Amino acid sequence: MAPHTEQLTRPAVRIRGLTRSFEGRTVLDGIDLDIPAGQFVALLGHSGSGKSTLLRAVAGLDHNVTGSGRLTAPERVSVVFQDSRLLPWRRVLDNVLLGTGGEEKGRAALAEVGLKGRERAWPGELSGGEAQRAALARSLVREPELLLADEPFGALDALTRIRMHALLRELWKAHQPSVLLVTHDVDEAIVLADRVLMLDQGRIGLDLTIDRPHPRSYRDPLLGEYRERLLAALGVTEDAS
Ligand SMILES: Nc1ncnc2c1ncn2[C@@H]1O[C@H](COP(=O)(O)OP(=O)(O)OP(=O)(O)O)[C@@H](O)[C@H]1O
Repeated sequence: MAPHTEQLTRPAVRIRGLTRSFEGRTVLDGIDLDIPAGQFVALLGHSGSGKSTLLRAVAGLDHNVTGSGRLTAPERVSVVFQDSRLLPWRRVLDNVLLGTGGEEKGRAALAEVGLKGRERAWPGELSGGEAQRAALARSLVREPELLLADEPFGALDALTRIRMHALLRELWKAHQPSVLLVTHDVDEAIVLADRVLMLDQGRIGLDLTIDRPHPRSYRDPLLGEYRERLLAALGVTEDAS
């Protein structure tokens, strides 16, 4: 078996019967999900459908919640959010290195995300896109087996977002973590992910494999078929007239 195929047979995330409720309202209603090691998964769903709740559960960030179920995740997990969460009083390289050693690794990670030369900048001197690049470098330096990303490009302009898509895919190819990317954006999901999940009424309503080679173009007509299926599942119908 080729090493990559072998890697894909070992689940990195295993979720069984996961439930979460807030104030008596069930948000996750018995989720079962396996994410194989190295798989790039996007999670779509209406606002309030529970995407972040699921991500927080996998990240182990949901202390004191009401819920049940079994969940296993790798030891090395990195999380990236919509805002970079860089500490403003530390320079970019120090932010990347927080809690880890190895300055060389930090410099290499910054070079990988296109921020070579900005090591001594303050976070306040970075653009939104640069700050997200720094956040990705900070996540990479920990060599995560699983990267959890909650709308990481949601606050960026369209062009920067497209550049960040290419960067994230390159980083995934180089490091091969499993990825769970929460997004509102159907196009982002189908261009980046190899599998797209739709959260609906507390469950995985749709589990779609996107069987197209990378790099993908937004204009690929075959991606259009996936787009329509996902938009229909979200209840969005396109008026052709
Ligand atoms: N800590 C909390 N306390 C109370 N309610 C919560 C809490 N966390 C989430 N919820 C509720 O659970 C539901 C799901 O929230 P969640 O943030 O997971 O949805 P989402 O799909 O990520 O939404 P969005 O796309 O708008 O970010 C929402 O109704 C939210 O108000």
